[in-house]
Amino acid sequence: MKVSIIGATGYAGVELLRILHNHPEADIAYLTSESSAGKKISDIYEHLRGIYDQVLISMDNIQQIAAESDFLFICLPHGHAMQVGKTIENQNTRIIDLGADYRFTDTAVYEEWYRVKHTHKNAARVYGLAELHRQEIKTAKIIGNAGCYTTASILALAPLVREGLIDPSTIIIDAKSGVSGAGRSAKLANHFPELYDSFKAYAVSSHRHTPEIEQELSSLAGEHIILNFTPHLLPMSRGILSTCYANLTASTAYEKIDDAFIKAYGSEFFIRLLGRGTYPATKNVRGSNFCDIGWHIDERTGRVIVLSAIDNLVKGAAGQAVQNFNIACGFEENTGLLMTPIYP
Ligand SMILES: NC(=O)C1=CN([C@@H]2O[C@H](COP(=O)(O)OP(=O)(O)OC[C@H]3O[C@@H](n4cnc5c(N)ncnc54)[C@H](OP(=O)(O)O)[C@@H]3O)[C@@H](O)[C@H]2O)C=CC1
Ligand SMILES: CC(=O)N[C@@H](CCC(=O)OP(=O)(O)O)C(=O)O
Repeated sequence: MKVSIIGATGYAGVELLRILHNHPEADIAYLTSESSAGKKISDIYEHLRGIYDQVLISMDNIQQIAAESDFLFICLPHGHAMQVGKTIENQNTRIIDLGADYRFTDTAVYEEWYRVKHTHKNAARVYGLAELHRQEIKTAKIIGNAGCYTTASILALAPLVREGLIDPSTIIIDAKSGVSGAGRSAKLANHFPELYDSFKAYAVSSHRHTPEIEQELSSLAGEHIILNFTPHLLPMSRGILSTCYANLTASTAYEKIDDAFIKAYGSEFFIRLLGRGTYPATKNVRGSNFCDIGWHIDERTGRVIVLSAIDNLVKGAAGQAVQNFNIACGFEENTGLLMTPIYP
């Protein structure tokens, strides 16, 4: 398959390059950058010297790039992918967008939370979380790859919501991310003295991943769910830990919780169930496409606490995109994704 990475100079794009380089079925056609067109990718990321010295091009001629690619992986800030999608809508090239433009079934929700007008409203698309939407991903032309916090949080809660084991109106998600989640461009909050040796919440009750989690859990519950989601910035480069709380419904026997996770994920390659009383750590998934999930039932409060860990750049972005690519092409789902976590 010929694939091009649109926005190859960002953290998500360069992680995709790392994975696709080892993918036996993918050949890189083009890598794009607007600010560094004409330079080699290895001029920007020196660790790639001698491995990947391909010259970056602008996406000015996106139709030509698409004509020579079976898939475009779009790694641009939100608002751009829908313009690309619209421009090439009459071409056969399939799109995997790592941003948010194609994640929402109701584009009015996107417009409300992202404060951007949606310019490709009628495009058929699927939410790119393989463990929930594998069937539709197989044939979709446009895949809206799931977000990073959302992947960790939805995977943690989906089995319990689907089986009606928790009261969805009581869900609280407390999530923490490494700073690569904010992308490569300089921002004051990510400046070393601001970040190092400190820990803080941001976008409390207003983070744009809230409606994405609500969308997917609502569809499983068959009712509209609203929930609390609070993200935090951690002084580390990669990793997300999501701690999710909810009240058990009155009749829930504790074994049903264990059974729900096994039923949902027992045969999922990329989900490692740690079980009751064992808790995930970002270090155990770093650099890999795994999502580790552990849980605890608090008999005193009648609540379940589910914890999940992913690498935001892999299962939260580039690895998930390649997992979706594999499904869309009919390859083994873990092709190119068999890397072990980097420890320590
Ligand atoms: N970082 C993460 O953990 C995750 C990121 N994502 C999503 O992936 C996408 C990329 O994120 P990330 O790699 O972190 O971001 P970065 O800021 O690291 O990279 C952004 C990329 O977009 C390009 N770009 C920026 N502005 C424009 C523009 N106006 N027109 C065209 N290209 C532009 C940059 O290219 P250049 O400057 O070279 O022109 C660069 O290649 C985003 O939508 C993000 O939400 C999703 C999940 C996780
Ligand atoms: C730490 C940090 O800043 N994280 C980003 C979310 C990561 C991201 O890129 O968002 P998507 O997964 O939706 O693409 C944020 O809070 O905006």
